[in-house]
Amino acid sequence: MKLSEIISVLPFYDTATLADNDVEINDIEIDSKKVKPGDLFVCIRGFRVDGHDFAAEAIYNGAGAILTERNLNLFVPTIIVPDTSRALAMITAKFFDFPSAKLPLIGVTGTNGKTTTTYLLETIFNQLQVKTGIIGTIQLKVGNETYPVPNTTPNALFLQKTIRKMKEKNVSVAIMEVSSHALDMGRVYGCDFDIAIFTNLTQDHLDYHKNMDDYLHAKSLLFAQLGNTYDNGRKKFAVINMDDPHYEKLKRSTAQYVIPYGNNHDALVKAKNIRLDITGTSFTLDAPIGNVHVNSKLIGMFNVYNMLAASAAAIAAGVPISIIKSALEIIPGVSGRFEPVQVGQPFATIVDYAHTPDSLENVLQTIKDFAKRNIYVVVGCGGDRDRTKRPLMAAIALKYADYAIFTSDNPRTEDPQVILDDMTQDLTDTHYDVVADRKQAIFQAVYLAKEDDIVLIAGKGHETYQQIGNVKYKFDDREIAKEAILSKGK
Ligand SMILES: CC(=O)N[C@H]1[C@@H](OP(=O)(O)OP(=O)(O)OC[C@H]2O[C@@H](n3ccc(=O)[nH]c3=O)[C@H](O)[C@@H]2O)O[C@H](CO)[C@@H](O)[C@@H]1O[C@H](C)C(=O)N[C@@H](C)C(=O)N[C@H](CCC(=O)O)C(=O)O
Ligand SMILES: Nc1ncnc2c1ncn2[C@@H]1O[C@H](COP(=O)(O)OP(=O)(O)OP(=O)(O)O)[C@@H](O)[C@H]1O
Ligand SMILES: N[C@H](CCC[C@H](N)C(=O)O)C(=O)O
Ligand SMILES: [Mg+2]
Repeated sequence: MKLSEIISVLPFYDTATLADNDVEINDIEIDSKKVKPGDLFVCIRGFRVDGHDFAAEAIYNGAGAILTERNLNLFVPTIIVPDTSRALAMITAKFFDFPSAKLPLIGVTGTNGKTTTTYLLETIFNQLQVKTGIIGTIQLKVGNETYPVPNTTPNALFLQKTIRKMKEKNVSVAIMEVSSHALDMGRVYGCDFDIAIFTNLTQDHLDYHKNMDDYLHAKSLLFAQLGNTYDNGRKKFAVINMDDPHYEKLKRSTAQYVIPYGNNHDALVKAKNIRLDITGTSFTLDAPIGNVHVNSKLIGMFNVYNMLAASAAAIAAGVPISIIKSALEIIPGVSGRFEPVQVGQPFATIVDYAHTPDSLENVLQTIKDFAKRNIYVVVGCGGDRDRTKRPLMAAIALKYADYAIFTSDNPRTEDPQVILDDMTQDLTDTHYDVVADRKQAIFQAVYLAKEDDIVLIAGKGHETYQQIGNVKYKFDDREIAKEAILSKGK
């Protein structure tokens, strides 16, 4: 595609050296190291480095043109825009021929429950024999093929390429998690969402967002964007949790039709006759298209909310309620979310991805409701992430558990002991131990557990690594828990 055609979607730009030098562009690239001859290199200001500093390298590697925020006086056609991140989203959408306009796209945002809701939706659409694609924390899925992802919500280039690939592979519905980082950085600007879902908002990411208002504002961008990207004539829906205190603000952020869900009797899609059990959950799904009774294998009230969110979105997409029921009944659970580790031991062991104060509280509350005896929790907090959640998570662990073992969860570039000190600094309760080595911590919890006790290993869920410094070491809570249980049995 000609450079002039690619940039035709940018309303204002300065063609520093374009003049008559319109060139053919083979691909778009944001990493100078990956540039191939004839690519358009887009300079992105990052958190570690500034892509503008790599423009010369990109040209050395063959870049045919560059998109920048300032004139770099390099001898290739140069387009100058005020914000290259936003421009990247627009030009990649154009370059890949607006893939999201051609494919129904569902976006899920909120602090907790995004991944779970996307997998519920996948199961619902698959019950209808509709091929789905998923972009999110665990992986990228195109039908049954899976690929690793760099982020929960990847950068605009990866995203547009991926949606295009989904379209080419006959995916009929794309479902993606939309993180607040992505919304704030404009990674999804250029995506035409048909349905936007909000799960909930509680504390997280205050290392990135200035305060909770800022965090909420980032989330609200998904709803502000709904229906504003392209006019393709499709109806748009905002599916919003009515029981969340931020409901009104989010509702006001969109001009599209709102489907409120929750326990509130004014909700359009709600759950009645809820029964929560350690083996599953049952409720009546009450919706404008009918009522059905659902017996789900998912555990905990928070999962009722996730099921309502997915059901409301599916209803908006025209899925019959009988299909929704059978999907909710069939799904065994989501990898690393309240996942039992059972190798014949007389106590329960659960691996869960709770890594925020609210999710930890939800999971522990759920466990407490069913616990016959002691609860042991193994939990840590991520390095280079929100420090203010650390003491809150430790206090929540001790509020519900009989004994906590605080440990490491991806310390990244921080000293693990500093993170543990942040967690434990305000504790007056002494029913805990600090064991920085996560494997040892899991072994200790498993060794302490007796018949009918419950061991919760929180924070890493599906993750298969422990990041220390900049190195990711192989580590899987589920494998380590199994190893600990088997070694105890000997
Ligand atoms: C803070 C943050 O979000 N950083 C993201 C950002 O990286 P960065 O700013 O460090 O990039 P950088 O390394 O400084 O590079 C800047 C630019 O220079 C370019 N460059 C760099 C080096 C070079 O030699 N040549 C070159 O051209 C890079 O390709 C890039 O375009 O851009 C990268 C590429 O898109 C992202 O992968 C990276 O996410 C990092 C890995 C991350 O951990 N992000 C987290 C905070 C995040 O986004 N999390 C949310 C999930 C939250 C949740 O679900 O709870 C998510 O959506 O994943
Ligand atoms: N609706 C919910 N409300 C509160 N907590 C939840 C909810 N759903 C799941 N959880 C808890 O949060 C954890 C993470 O769930 P999930 O992976 O679905 O969320 P997420 O929003 O995708 O998280 P992330 O931001 O890390 O991608 C679960 O393991 C569970 O402990
Ligand atoms: N999407 C979240 C995941 C956190 C998972 C937890 N294990 C950690 O490393 O803190 C983040 O990037 O903040
Ligand atoms: Mg997720």
